[in-house]
Amino acid sequence: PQNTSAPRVPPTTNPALAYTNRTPAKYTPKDFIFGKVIGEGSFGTVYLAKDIHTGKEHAIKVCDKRHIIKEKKTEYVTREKEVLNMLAGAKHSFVRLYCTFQDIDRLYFVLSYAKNGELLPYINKVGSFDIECTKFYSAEILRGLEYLHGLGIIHRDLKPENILLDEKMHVLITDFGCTKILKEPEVPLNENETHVRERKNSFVGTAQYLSPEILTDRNASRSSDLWAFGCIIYQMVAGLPPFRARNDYMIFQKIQKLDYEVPDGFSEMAKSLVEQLLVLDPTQRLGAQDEHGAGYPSIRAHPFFEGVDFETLHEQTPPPIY
Ligand SMILES: NC(=O)c1nn(CC2CCNCC2)c2c1CCc1cnc(N=C3C=CCC=C3)nc1-2
Repeated sequence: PQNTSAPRVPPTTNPALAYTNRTPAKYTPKDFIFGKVIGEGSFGTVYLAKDIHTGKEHAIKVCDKRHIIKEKKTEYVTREKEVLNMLAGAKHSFVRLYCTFQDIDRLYFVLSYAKNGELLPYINKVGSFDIECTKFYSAEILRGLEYLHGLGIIHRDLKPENILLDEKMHVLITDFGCTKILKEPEVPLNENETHVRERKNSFVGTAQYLSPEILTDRNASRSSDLWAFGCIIYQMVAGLPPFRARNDYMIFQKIQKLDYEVPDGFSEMAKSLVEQLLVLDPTQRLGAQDEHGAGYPSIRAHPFFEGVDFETLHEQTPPPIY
C-alpha cells in the first residue's frame, strides 16, 4: 500500500465536503488511505483502510502473489473469493466483499469492516455470557450457518475468532479460506458407508473447534460446522472451549473421545443443546437430518431458543454484554 505517513485528504477545509461519493469504475490502492494492520495470516495481511471518495472504512485483505504461489494457497484464495461472491446476496451474518483489484505484486480484497472486532474478547472480558446474550449470539450464528449451508458451503473453521461484530454488535462471520463448496446432491453418509477420502486438508490455527471427522480426515459435511457451533455455545456459557489441553495432540484425543465436562451452574437448556450438537457421529447431531436448504428447524425448535424471533434478529438491538 502507498505511504500512509501523510494521509491524503481531498482539497477542502470542510470535512463534510471532503468526500466526492463518486466511486471509480476500477479501484486501485491509491483510492484508499491504509491504516493499521487488523489481521495477519498465511494468506496475507488485513488492513483497516478508508475510501478517499466516500470516507467509508473497509478491511482490505492484501495477498502477496508470489507468497500465495510459493505456499500453494491459490486454491484457498480462489475459493474464498468464490464464496464471498456467493454470499453477496446475504443481508446479514457475513463480511461482504465490495470489490477486488490487483497490482503487479498483490491481490486486494475490499471487505466490510467489523468495527467491534472479534466475539472472543467479549466472552473473555465478562468471563461468560448470560443466557440472553448466549441465545442472541447463538441465534445470529445459526442464521449464518443456515444461509451458508443452504448454498452448499461448509465453513470448516468456525471459531470465536472468526465471529466478528459490526458497529451495532451484530455478527459478521469471516475467513472463508478453508471452506468447502458441496457439489450437490450431498447424501449424508452413514457411519458404515465408505467415505471417499478428500484430499488431505492442511488445517492451521485453532484445533479446539474441529470436529472428529475433520481430525480423522473423513469428509467434512455441514454437520462439521454444527459441531463447531456446539463448541462456541459451550464457550459462551462456560467462558472456555469444551476441549482443552496443553497441546493440539491432547486436544485431538479429547475430541475423539468426547472427553469434556459441563461445569456446575451451566444452564440446563444450554447443556441439552450442546450435548445434542457435540455428538461423535455427524449424522446424529441435532440438525444433521434436517432437509438441506430449509434451515435448521430442529435446532430452532430446541427449548434453548424459546422466544427467539429468528426472522428479525438483524433488526433487533443486541442485548448488552456484561
Ligand atoms: N482473514 C480475513 O479474511 C480477515 N481477518 N480479519 C481480522 C482478523 C483478526 C483475527 N481474528 C479474525 C479476524 C478480518 C478479515 C475479514 C474482514 C474483516 C473485517 N473487519 C475486521 N475487523 C476487526 C476489527 C478489530 C480487530 C480485528 C478485526 N477484521 C476482518
